Amino acid sequence: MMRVVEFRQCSVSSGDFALRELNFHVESGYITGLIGPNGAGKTTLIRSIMNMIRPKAGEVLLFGQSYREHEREIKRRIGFVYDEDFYYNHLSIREMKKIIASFYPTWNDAVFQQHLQQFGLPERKKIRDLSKGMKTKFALAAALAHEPELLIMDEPTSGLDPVFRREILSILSAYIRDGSKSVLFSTHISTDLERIADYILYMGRGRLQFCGTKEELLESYVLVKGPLALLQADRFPFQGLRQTALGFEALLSKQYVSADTFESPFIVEKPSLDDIIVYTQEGSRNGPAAS
Ligand SMILES: Nc1ncnc2c1ncn2[C@@H]1O[C@H](COP(=O)(O)OP(=O)(O)OP(=O)(O)O)[C@@H](O)[C@H]1O
Repeated sequence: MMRVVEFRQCSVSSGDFALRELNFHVESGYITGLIGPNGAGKTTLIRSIMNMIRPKAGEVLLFGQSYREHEREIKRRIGFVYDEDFYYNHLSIREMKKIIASFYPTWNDAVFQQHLQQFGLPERKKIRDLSKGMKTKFALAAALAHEPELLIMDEPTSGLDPVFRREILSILSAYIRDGSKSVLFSTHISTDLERIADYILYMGRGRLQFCGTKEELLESYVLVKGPLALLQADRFPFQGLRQTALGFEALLSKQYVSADTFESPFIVEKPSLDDIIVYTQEGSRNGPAAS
């Protein structure tokens, strides 16, 4: 299996923020979701994948190649959907498209037109008259039109209504279907990832907390609930322990749990991605760090 993105012993910094010892790779042919709380470094990581930030140490490889020798070639194989505005607002979609298309020898105008139609975007419309959702759709249509092997997006679904979001997710799923394309995107909407991601990169506390399949992450913890009086906080390394009206609730690494560890009145549930983010972040404030 090809590694579309690989970080080897990388350190990157942006201002006084630093990510150190980044060692991970993204598999080709899948959707990888990048999650983590505000300020965790998701945008910093994406910018370093795009070579907009150069690593202080280590190596970043795209498609097994280094930006040092193959920048132009690598960039042509990536479709990038920005979170922020980077278009010329006074241009129409058609005019802006011409500029973008000129950068990509593989530009496929039929694909672009097909997405414009599907998204209901009129070519004559000025960029400044597009809503946020329409801008995202235009950016996605442009990114897909040069048929990139890797599509990278920084929070593409933020600020979009559920219908738009669902539509984008189904386009992404269709995009990777033939096994030769890959998608990497950051989001705070973890239900989107529960729906379509195969792999998860989880950033938090200034480092990469997890890189693996979504199932692996979801199955590495359980959510334990029970009466406060029976809480054995000293026996188990609970994370993000909280009291509710009904008792306590906390995340526990599955390695501490077997079939009969918690019997009634305890309840053991599968956590959601949100549970894992919220509880493991709290764990850092209240107690020992995650292993
Ligand atoms: N140019 C810069 N100068 C100073 N600090 C910076 C700079 N760029 C980023 N940072 C800091 O780096 C940290 C990580 O920011 P980053 O945007 O990568 O996080 P994020 O996970 O994308 O956050 P969010 O979910 O809020 O978008 C933040 O604390 C931010 O303030």
